[in-house]
Amino acid sequence: MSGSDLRVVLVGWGAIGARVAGLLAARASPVRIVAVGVRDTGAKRQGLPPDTRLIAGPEALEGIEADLLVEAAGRAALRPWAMAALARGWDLAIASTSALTDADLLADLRDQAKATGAQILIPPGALGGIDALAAASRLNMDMVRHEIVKPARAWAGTAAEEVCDLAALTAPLTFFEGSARQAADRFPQNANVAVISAMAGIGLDRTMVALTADPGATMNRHSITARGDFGTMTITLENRPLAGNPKSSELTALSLLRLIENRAGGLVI
Ligand SMILES: NC(=O)C1=CN([C@@H]2O[C@H](COP(=O)(O)OP(=O)(O)OC[C@H]3O[C@@H](n4cnc5c(N)ncnc54)[C@H](OP(=O)(O)O)[C@@H]3O)[C@@H](O)[C@H]2O)C=CC1
Ligand SMILES: O=C([O-])CC(=O)C(=O)O
Repeated sequence: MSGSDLRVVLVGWGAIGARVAGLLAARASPVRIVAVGVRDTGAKRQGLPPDTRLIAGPEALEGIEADLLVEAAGRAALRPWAMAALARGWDLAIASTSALTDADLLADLRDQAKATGAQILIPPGALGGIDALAAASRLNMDMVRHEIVKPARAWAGTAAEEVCDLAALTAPLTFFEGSARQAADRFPQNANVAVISAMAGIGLDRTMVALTADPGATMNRHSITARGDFGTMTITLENRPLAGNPKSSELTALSLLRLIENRAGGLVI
């Protein structure tokens, strides 16, 4: 560790947060996790970096100095932590992008960032090809369709259970088709990515999303198809689910790791 390390506050010590911190430590990245935000500081947390402060809410950021706050906690956690970080001029990276279907929240975050000069960063998360989609959307685009296929167990505890018996599925079932806004609002633990593809492309209401539970799948699959004046694109990823949460893909943690390391080093790739 050195005085020039990037100082990061990590909010959420779940599957993604703990994985990001573990990879940063294993790779000896020039990053210092100065605090970890959780809901309950009394609960036992394994693998915390040795010099980290465990804090229960944004009020406890008082006196902490950081460059970047990384949110990997949940939709409800975004507003309070994000506003506190941006108000301090810290950059903000968001994993729980489903929260951004709330136009008031997005406007508040942008206003706060503008006031202090901080940046709001939305990493591709479990997706790829977002650079191409975002570039393509500078010209007219006719359509973007995002298909998400996950093992049946990844939809447990979600609104998918209202429309099908996940345990009894013998073949893939597409249980939802609608806009990215509807997908992210109804499935905030599984369709944060719908907001990412929508924000990069043609927006929350024009981006079409299909959600499928596949009893034979072992990976989380994302397929994005887009057509516009730029041409066409199709990208498909088969993401390994994280051990700690089958709803979330390993690539999401790797995407946050990339963002953090890019800001910590001189080279951005
Ligand atoms: N952008 C993307 O591509 C993707 C985004 N995600 C999203 O990333 C987020 C993290 O995912 P994942 O790690 O898998 O989820 P987990 O459920 O494994 O972990 C979430 C953690 O956040 C903590 N938490 C919840 N609310 C708060 C709060 N208000 N303040 C501080 N900590 C809080 C929980 O703490 P506690 O111990 O108290 O329960 C838990 O440890 C989720 O919103 C998920 O939907 C997931 C996959 C892809
Ligand atoms: O990790 C993934 O594959 C996608 C995901 O859970 C989300 O967007 O919420």
